[in-house]
Amino acid sequence: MWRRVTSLSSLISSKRSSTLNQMGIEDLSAFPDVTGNSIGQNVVAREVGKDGRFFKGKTPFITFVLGGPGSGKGTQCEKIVENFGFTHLSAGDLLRREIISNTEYGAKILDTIKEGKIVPSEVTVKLIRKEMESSDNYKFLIDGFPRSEENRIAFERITEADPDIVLFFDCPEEVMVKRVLNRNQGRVDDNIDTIRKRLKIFESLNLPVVNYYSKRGKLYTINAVGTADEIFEQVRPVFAAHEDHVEFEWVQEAWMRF
Ligand SMILES: Nc1ncnc2c1ncn2[C@@H]1O[C@H](COP(=O)(O)OP(=O)(O)O)[C@@H](O)[C@H]1O
Ligand SMILES: Nc1ccn([C@@H]2O[C@H](COP(=O)(O)OP(=O)(O)O)[C@@H](O)[C@H]2O)c(=O)n1
Ligand SMILES: [Mg+2]
Repeated sequence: MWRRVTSLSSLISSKRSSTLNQMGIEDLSAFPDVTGNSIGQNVVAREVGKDGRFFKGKTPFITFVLGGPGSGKGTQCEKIVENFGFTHLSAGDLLRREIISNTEYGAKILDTIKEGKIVPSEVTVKLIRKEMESSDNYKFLIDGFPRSEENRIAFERITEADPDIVLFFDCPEEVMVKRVLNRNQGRVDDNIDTIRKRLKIFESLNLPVVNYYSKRGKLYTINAVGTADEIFEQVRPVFAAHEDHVEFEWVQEAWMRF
């Protein structure tokens, strides 16, 4: 059963261990009560299946896309969308959209991103969940998430869902730095100071997430060096192998509902 969440602040404990702050996770008390804003609204109780994976009566196929800044996550996601019909949800884009929309905590998100830190998981997860709920698709690429164990655990708790597969774009730091500095999208965090901070946070927080999914047999590590097309040739078979299975599950469910 989806839990009804009336206030984000009830989920966000203001008591955070100092370890989380040291790891670069912004103190949640920095984010005011967001009841009634775009995240607080639109959260409704829903039935989920026994395995917790039903979403509006359909089973989503969820792919988490991991990798450091500039490892090519967004670029490869575009190709997966074109070739396999997924909906691309970039956690960073959703957060940047909140900044532009000028909500009361947009400024806090901006500060966090400028510092290269991680936005409180509840905020990010609810943005992702809202997009999933309003989508007609059932195949999702969740790009740049989870960036930490805290992100991962919050997703499980709030959506009661698990990823089906996890891609990890493994890229040397010098390549990532070069790509980010050449990205040219006017991002506030694409400068050498913020990149250094982001890489530090990535190094300390990403490995436990990778290990977690590796142990569960869900991890696909992709060598992220090479041209975008060369890299996609490693990605393609991962989705091709799952495609029949995904389509079959979907048809089976639709048939059962009919
Ligand atoms: N394989 C590649 N070789 C060279 N440049 C790339 C490659 N993949 C992506 N890029 C470029 O590097 C920058 C970062 O890529 P992006 O997909 O935004 O990475 P991420 O989402 O992981 O930060 C972009 O300017 C993109 O065009
Ligand atoms: N799960 C996430 C994803 C992004 N973010 C924030 O958003 C920034 C940009 O994320 P992004 O995924 O767009 O960055 P890239 O890896 O694409 O360069 C991160 O450095 C974090 O500050 C976050 O806090 N939590
Ligand atoms: Mg990106």
